[in-house]
Amino acid sequence: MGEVDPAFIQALEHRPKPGQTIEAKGIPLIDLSPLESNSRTALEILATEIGDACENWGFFQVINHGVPLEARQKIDLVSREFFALPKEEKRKVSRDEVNPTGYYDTEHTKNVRDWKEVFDVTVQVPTVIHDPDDKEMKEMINQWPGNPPEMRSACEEYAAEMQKLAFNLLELIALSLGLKKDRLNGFFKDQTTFIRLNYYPPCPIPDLALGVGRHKDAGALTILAQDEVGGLQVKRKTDGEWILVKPTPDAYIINVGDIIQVWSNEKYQSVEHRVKVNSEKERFSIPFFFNPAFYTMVEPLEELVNEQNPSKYKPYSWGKFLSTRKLSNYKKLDVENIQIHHFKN
Ligand SMILES: O=C(O)CCC(=O)C(=O)O
Ligand SMILES: [Fe+2]
Repeated sequence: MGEVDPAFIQALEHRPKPGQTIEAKGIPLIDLSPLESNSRTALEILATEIGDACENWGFFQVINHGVPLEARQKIDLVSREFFALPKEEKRKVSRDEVNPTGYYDTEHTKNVRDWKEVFDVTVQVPTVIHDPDDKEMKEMINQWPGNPPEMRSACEEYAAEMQKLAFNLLELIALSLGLKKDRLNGFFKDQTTFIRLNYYPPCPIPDLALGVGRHKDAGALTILAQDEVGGLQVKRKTDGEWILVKPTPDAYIINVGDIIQVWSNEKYQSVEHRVKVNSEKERFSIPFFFNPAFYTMVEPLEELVNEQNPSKYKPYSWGKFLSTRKLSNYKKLDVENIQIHHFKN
């Protein structure tokens, strides 16, 4: 292990168990083809299926999702080409404290360094983030590398496809909560969504480090494309075991983030997950983090709270949350970064 930076070493209780491969047969696989039909009944059945998956797992996979395979193949290819470049090349588009988009290889999750490199791209141009306690508004501008030249078109095409899928899922989730189909759409008018290209190089200490440490996604909804290598593990709600999400060709993995947990007043919970690394194979994944506008005050939806089920959270500013997180992920801190449980009633 000699040359490995100790910053990567997980505490004993958070290390992946060597050789453990519980596969998630239980993670629901949902066929989205009813979206194409005009049948209300078919849509209602689908919404119920999605609601059950959100409630029982917080994670599911979708097939027949309508995203053309070519869009996925194109972004996958540029991602592989980009990460194969020498570090000096990649660092030309490094993210910094002013602009959090671009390339980065020192992300920490819960203050332990992740065994990965990332490239972040925002979807709305420009994406504005603002902490209401700060005077200035921050505009995030994407940094496009000269190489590969198709990086920009591949990301933009993929973003447009993800957008359609994300709104379809959001509407199904609204229906599943007994709300009007478009109840949540308005929150995404000036969205702070971003796409992340993740690259996990082969790791000489796969039993001590993680590609991404255990965490919950802070946004509303994540749509993840993973390659055939596998490594994503989800903490099963029933018993807390770490379950491997088996790669399924052309499927997307969907998970509920903290914002949906709050909106639904915890009917749907954001579930912990992490990424195991591999000593032989490199792995690529592409999450699309579907996030609302910075000016959203996140709180349980009024339709879902009443005397029997009082609101479990105080309202919090998504812009403030996001600005604080972006800053704390940038550095290793000695304290826990901002979490939704800080807003619990
Ligand atoms: O690479 C993966 O499978 C998941 C990555 C992830 O959880 C994240 O980037 O938030
Ligand atoms: Fe995640």
